[in-house]
Amino acid sequence: MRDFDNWAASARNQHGQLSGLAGTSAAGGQYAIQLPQDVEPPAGREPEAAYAGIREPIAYSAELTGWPPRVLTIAGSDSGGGAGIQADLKTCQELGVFGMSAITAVTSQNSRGVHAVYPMQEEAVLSQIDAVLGDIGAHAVKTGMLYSSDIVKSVASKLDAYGIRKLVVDPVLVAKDGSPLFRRDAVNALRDELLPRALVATPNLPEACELLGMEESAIRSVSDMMEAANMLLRFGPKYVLLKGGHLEDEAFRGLAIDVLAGGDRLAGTEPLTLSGPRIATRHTHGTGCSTAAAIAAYLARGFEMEHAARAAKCFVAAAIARAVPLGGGIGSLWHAAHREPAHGLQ
Ligand SMILES: Nc1ncnc2c1ncn2[C@@H]1O[C@H](COP(=O)(O)OP(=O)(O)OP(=O)(O)O)[C@@H](O)[C@H]1O
Ligand SMILES: Cc1ncc(CO)c(N)n1
Repeated sequence: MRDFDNWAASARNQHGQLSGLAGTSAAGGQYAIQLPQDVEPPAGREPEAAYAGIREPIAYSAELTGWPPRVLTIAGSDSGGGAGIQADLKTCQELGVFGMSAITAVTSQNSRGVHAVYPMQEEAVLSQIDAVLGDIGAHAVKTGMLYSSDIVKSVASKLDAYGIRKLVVDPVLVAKDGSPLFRRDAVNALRDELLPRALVATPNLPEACELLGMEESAIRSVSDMMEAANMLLRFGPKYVLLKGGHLEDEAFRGLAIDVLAGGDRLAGTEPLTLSGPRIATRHTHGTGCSTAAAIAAYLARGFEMEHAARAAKCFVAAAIARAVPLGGGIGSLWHAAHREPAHGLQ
């Protein structure tokens, strides 16, 4: 449990007391989870100014004011309610952020898999973005399932037009059951058009391999993850959060490890590992979408990247621990779990 101890210690140093909960992980080790509400706003801010970071408008809108923080998610709809737009909006609401959406595709999906994908016309996607950013404005934007290279390219230039700086790109390619959520031509467009504009890209391991042109299971260890995260930085995002939900590294059994690379503070240093207990459940539908949405929500509230990534991991860990086993396949996260005094982890 050495790595998790480091994580817990660093969380303690950064935020003071770790007043979350303690328990025993799937591998039998001791752990504590830090509750998201224990996360303080960045140092130097008064308690009532927890949202201070959003006072400077970062997306063009004549009417953009500071409160409430707003996030636009540009993603696919999941009829089953666990991933995509539905996960993003639930996450935003739970984290005190006003969520808005531009739907790129409607999927007929449930816990067992994806039955059908109905992509929206490019024009319809752009019109939703214009409606939101031209009037309400957003402090951060998150992209998820964009489906085709046409949608990727036109979304990228639309975000340029609005001067979006806090852009979280979740390069969604496949659903948990392996069903494709993209047309093959979208991969190059994601890499060449969207990643260079991202403040942070949040691929999972198969998505990282696809973007890097590597064979699907090429990333097998935490050191492979570090190398891959650094390689992904070359495509232009300021940060890469490589999510390790799919990692099968015997040396880190019992832990769920992500790697954060990039940014000024991390430049020239090894990427950071963010690790927590691996919760023994198969009900993890929507973990990736919820992680990226939580990062966008915390960024909209003015958190720095490392702080946002750590807080998002805590929020998602609680939601996994209380996942709802609905349907006959892979159940979904319970986004309200972070409000409960104990997340069912004990
Ligand atoms: N069983 C688990 N226990 C604890 N944390 C987990 C578990 N599975 C995934 N995570 C964490 O959840 C976050 C999302 O990672 P993951 O790699 O599962 O994303 P994803 O594959 O994109 O998810 P999805 O495709 O379902 O949206 C990461 O922070 C990861 O470490
Ligand atoms: C719509 C949608 N977006 C993303 C994912 C990835 O989990 C999914 N399953 N469905």
